[in-house]
Amino acid sequence: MSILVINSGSSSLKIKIFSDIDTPAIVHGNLEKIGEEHSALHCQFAQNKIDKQITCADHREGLEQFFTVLKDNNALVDITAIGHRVVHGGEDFSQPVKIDDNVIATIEKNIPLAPLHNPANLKGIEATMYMFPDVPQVAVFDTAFHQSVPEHAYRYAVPESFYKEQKIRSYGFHGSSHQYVSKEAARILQKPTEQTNLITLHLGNGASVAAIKNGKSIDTSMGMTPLEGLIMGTRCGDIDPGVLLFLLQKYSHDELDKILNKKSGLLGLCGSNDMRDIEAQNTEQSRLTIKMVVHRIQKYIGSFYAQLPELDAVVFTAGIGENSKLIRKLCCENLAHLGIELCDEKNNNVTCGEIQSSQSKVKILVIPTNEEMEIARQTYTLINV
Ligand SMILES: Nc1ncnc2c1ncn2[C@@H]1O[C@H](COP(=O)(O)OP(=O)(O)O)[C@@H](O)[C@H]1O
Ligand SMILES: CC(=O)OP(=O)(O)O
Ligand SMILES: [Mg+2]
Repeated sequence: MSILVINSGSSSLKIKIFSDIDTPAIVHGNLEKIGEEHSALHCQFAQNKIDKQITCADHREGLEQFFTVLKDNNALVDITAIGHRVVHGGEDFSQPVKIDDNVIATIEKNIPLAPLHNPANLKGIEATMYMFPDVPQVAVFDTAFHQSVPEHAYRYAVPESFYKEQKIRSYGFHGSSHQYVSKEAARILQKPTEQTNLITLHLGNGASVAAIKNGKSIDTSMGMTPLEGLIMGTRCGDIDPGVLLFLLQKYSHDELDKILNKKSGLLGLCGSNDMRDIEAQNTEQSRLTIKMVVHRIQKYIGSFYAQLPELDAVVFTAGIGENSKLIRKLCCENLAHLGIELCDEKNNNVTCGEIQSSQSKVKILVIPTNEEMEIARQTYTLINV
């Protein structure tokens, strides 16, 4: 058995090949900073490692270069199934599905809801359909894990017909990541997943928080689109809708879309969408930006804590959550009255596991996400290879 998984994020492309659904990938590759002047491609094979700077304007070019490297290393032989991350499934998909023409058309229909993601996901699907016409392909949706969110949490207070006729509601994203780290957290805490209560912080270029009650998502910070919630690499997150009405007097719909999705967030405030750069800047503006980012995260921690009967752990994951000691420290600062207390030494040294102090009531965990393994598991279950 050999499952190829393709995960197109807003700024990155991750490819893994699994020979078993519960053991680490035998090939893993990551292409970062797509669309910037230099993109970094890393690929790890059993006997060989490739790290190189490339230029690639978009996800299609990125995929082409990736596949060349994989072919050159004989990694694309005997692929039995392919799993694709697809960001927006709307109300059309609450489970993984085998990809056919109808599924592709529905993913296309949902492009306006995830303009940074669904087109890139479709590029991946098109490329592998062409290369592997006889291999079964599965779409695993970011939105699926949040289908357990109750209606009072996913509805917006707009006229009823907007929901009934246009399905205007919150969907939530990063589902495979929140699901994967929830299961890992339960394993670390030695509790059954269905008895575990968590706040999972997926802090990557796109970022979202989820409240997990008894292993199920009951609320999440992203909404109808991946624009709501936290301050992100290039997205503004929560904003008074009145600001948009005000700006629409000056900017067209398309201009405003670009401003809020691609030119805001860390990039809009500090000129880079990469938290590493913001931390290194160490200017008044970068310090303000970090305070804004952390303030927003803490707002969600408080709000989601209030919805849980008790809290077993706060989980940090994705690019920033896994790597930024500073952001983890600041996010946990002044939360001792909520029973959340970080241990500085563990925070500085642990790359996977517990980082709370001995008196903290709530556990604090760093768990590297593995959306691809979750996608491989769901692909395997559906195809039963
Ligand atoms: N060492 C680090 N310190 C701070 N931030 C980091 C570090 N490494 C990665 N990041 C952040 O993680 C982001 C990428 O996260 P990732 O989850 O891979 O993104 P994507 O949303 O594209 O899947 C980068 O843009 C950067 O902001
Ligand atoms: C939904 C989303 O924001 O995904 P990513 O973080 O991969 O851009
Ligand atoms: Mg991602």
